[in-house]
Amino acid sequence: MDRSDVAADLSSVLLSEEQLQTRLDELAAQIDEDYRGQDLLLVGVLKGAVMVMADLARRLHHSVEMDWMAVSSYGSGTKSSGVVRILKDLDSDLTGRNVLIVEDIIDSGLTLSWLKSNLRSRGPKSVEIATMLRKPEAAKVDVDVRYVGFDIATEFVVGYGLDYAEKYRNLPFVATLAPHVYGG
Ligand SMILES: O=P(O)(O)OC[C@H]1O[C@H](OP(=O)(O)OP(=O)(O)O)[C@H](O)[C@@H]1O
Ligand code: HPA
Ligand SMILES: [Mg+2]
Repeated sequence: MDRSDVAADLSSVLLSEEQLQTRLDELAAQIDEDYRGQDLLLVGVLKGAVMVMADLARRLHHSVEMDWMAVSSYGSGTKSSGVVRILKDLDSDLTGRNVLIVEDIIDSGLTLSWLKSNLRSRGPKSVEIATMLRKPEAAKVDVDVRYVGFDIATEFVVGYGLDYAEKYRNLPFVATLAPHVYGG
């Protein structure tokens, strides 16, 4: 697939590369300030958070550690059923650590709600969340999120780590898909 094929699959660009990167500068500055002089462990949620983790982490002046988890909604069909399985667990012991979960998107909130309480049970000093995108009107549960890049409308988006059938994660911007991609 070359780039022109991808362009034909997209409906519109919701957030440009520049908008995303500018917002990350602001979030990184805030995180540096909030955790000044403190230990910080970034936990990225595979696979969607790869882009935001890489871009956010390299903007921090803080000395951080980075670890990764892979989780999946249990069962087939609808995702984010709220029943989550750990596919890859952390390598780190969280006891006494300041943990910042890094995510690409909070949609229903079920994944992060589960993950936050799972990590909290491991004896950390603190657990907070940073997400690039959030869909406030799609929330099925309230999740306390400390750092949000952008609140967006309830529509399916791709790019900057977000996929549709595993594609489009590598786009440097966030876009909506053309109806023909869904088979429409
Ligand atoms: O708020 P929710 O409704 O729970 O949805 C958000 C989660 O869904 C996506 O991950 P997905 O499980 O699709 O895996 P991926 O990161 O590998 O794409 C996204 O990256 C979040 O982790
Ligand atoms: O809008 C979305 N796009 C891609 N993956 C997602 N996972 C939850 N919401 C989304
Ligand atoms: Mg994910």
